[in-house]
Amino acid sequence: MKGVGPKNAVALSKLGINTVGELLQTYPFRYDDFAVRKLSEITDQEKVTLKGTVASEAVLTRFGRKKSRLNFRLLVDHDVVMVTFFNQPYLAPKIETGQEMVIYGKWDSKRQRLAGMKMLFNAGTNDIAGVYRSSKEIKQATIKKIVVTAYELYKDLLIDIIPLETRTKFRLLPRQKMVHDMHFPVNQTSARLARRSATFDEFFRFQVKLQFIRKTEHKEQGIRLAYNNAKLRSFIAALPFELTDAQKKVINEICSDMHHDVHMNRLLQGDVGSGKTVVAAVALYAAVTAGFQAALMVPTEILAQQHAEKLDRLFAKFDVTVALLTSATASRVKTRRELLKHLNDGQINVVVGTHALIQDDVVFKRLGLVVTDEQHRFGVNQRQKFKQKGTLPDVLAMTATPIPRTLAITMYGEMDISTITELPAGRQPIETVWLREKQLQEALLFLTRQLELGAQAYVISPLIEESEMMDLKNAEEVFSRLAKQLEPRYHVGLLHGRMKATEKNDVMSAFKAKKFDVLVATTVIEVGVDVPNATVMLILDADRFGLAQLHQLRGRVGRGSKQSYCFLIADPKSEYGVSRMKVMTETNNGFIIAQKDLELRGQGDLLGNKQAGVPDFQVGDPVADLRVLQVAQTEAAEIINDPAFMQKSENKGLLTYLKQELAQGISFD
Ligand SMILES: Nc1ncnc2c1ncn2[C@@H]1O[C@H](COP(=O)(O)OP(=O)(O)OP(=O)(O)O)[C@@H](O)[C@H]1O
Repeated sequence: MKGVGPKNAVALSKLGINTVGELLQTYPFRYDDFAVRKLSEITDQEKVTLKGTVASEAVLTRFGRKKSRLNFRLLVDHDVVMVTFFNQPYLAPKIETGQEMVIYGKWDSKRQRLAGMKMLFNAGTNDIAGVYRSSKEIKQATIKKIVVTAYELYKDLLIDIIPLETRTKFRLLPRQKMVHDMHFPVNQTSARLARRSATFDEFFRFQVKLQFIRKTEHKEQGIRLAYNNAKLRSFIAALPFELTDAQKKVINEICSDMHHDVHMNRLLQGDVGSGKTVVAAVALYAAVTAGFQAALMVPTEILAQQHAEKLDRLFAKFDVTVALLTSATASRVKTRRELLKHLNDGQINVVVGTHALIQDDVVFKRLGLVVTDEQHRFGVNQRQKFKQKGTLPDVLAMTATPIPRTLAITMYGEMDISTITELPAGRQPIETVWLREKQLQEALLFLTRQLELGAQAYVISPLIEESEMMDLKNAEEVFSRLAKQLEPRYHVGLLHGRMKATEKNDVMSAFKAKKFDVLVATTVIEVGVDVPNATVMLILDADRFGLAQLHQLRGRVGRGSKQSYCFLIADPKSEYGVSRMKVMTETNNGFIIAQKDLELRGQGDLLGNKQAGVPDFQVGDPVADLRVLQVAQTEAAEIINDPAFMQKSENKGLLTYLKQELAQGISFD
């Protein structure tokens, strides 16, 4: 684009802006209000614009080379106000007694002083001005200039996506006007109206994409997996335990989907330890009995290894070949080549793996089902990948991070939801205790007594998010302190994110085989690890973790019939931290915790926090604007499901939009 050289292009790209379209859709994150205000109506520390006459000479005082202060008096109506500009000495010559000036700054009512931020020589036509996210490489003013040019040059390409009828019904602005007013609103009211439309617009676009994919996938090569019922029954009968009613119910839902020739796209929710893995195993087996291959994708190597071992055991007597494909496998070229060959010729029935599974050279003979663990890490994009490989397998996504039902339905509008609502019988609720740091020894004493009784324990070292190195240092420190205290009587192991995958697996296997009594770990242990003999979980600096994460960590214990304990060691510095500790001690129920999590967290937090498993929006907030999201969903459904959808001329813009998006590969993550 004119006015964007290579340097600016790179800088914009780092801000996630690669096209003119993206630029025009990257709205200001806040607006400065330049409407001239009256002294009588403004409050202390408010950012305001004042207009007055300069009533004294400007006095410039310098402190050292870089710092300075510029003072002068301004007569605003009949009051005299002191104006101070810091570190803008170049403004001094522009200030002349008797001259009229408009100044934007922060008001200090006690001292009757305005800390000047900006001098507005001509008040301009707009009362408010957008502020964009900028960076070291590209300044605010530059971005603004580029946006103005882009709008002028390309505004005619902003075609309406939302059909006129819907726009009229909800009094939404035409797209061009909406984009204009998001960037250059004349006042607060026009900014508010533009935001209202932009929120709807964003949710609507999200929903039409979801629903369009759903509709086409439903129609497209949905596979009918005619599984063998008798075989399935004998597999379930051979399990080492009786399935819970909840497990049976979700298995029925899944099997019924698989049996139909519509495309299955189902989310399986279940609290930590509720037995999702077994349900997955049944589904995988069903696919195999129908003559298809099946894949299980998980987020970490440890989990891949763990699940592969578990499935190997479960399938041992059932003539199912299980293989493991991770980046660790990739390092052994020959093994990998062999493995790919057998995926291709169909000798491997079930493959367990990480992201390595979606690489281009992984080709299946006849893939019928993909099960993913932790839905939010394998989004729609991954599904598209499989589609691009030429097969559209049925998809079952498992998650232990429940989100409230209303939100789940609207966010994953394209998915059906199954929920495991009970834990296996005989589970005792985990006893959770919150202790202050000075009480750490008490917790360790308790832990030691449990070790004496033959139990195993996890100790989670404090999380340092900013620095992996510090994180590791912490874990090592905790490890050596504990080792000193407990060895030689008990053995202590260490597990952290910087270890190689094979090392991690070795440590986990050793812990499972009870070669260690205590495992010191960073949060790599968070999801899915299953060692039923471990009954004590001790989390250091617990207030550094979010609720969902704490619940996941705690879920590593209480996985057998023995009484389990969780110690949260924390001296929280905020009320929010205290509330989190309290929630954890009050309930073991992941659904309640998820609900509390949403209530406690500010809206800003929620979007920043990937844990919540909710896609990111720019303008709208799926929690605060849930109503709008629901309306957008209903409207989108009505439009997309209209049999004449493709033919209607009022849907032209929407169709163009969908074609563009689908051609680019869809991304909502
Ligand atoms: N119906 C059941 N009765 C008894 N034990 C069960 C039952 N179902 C599963 N289990 C056992 O409970 C433990 C937890 O099951 P699983 O690992 O499948 O849970 P999960 O839902 O995947 O948990 P997470 O989300 O924490 O990974 C396992 O040791 C499993 O063998």
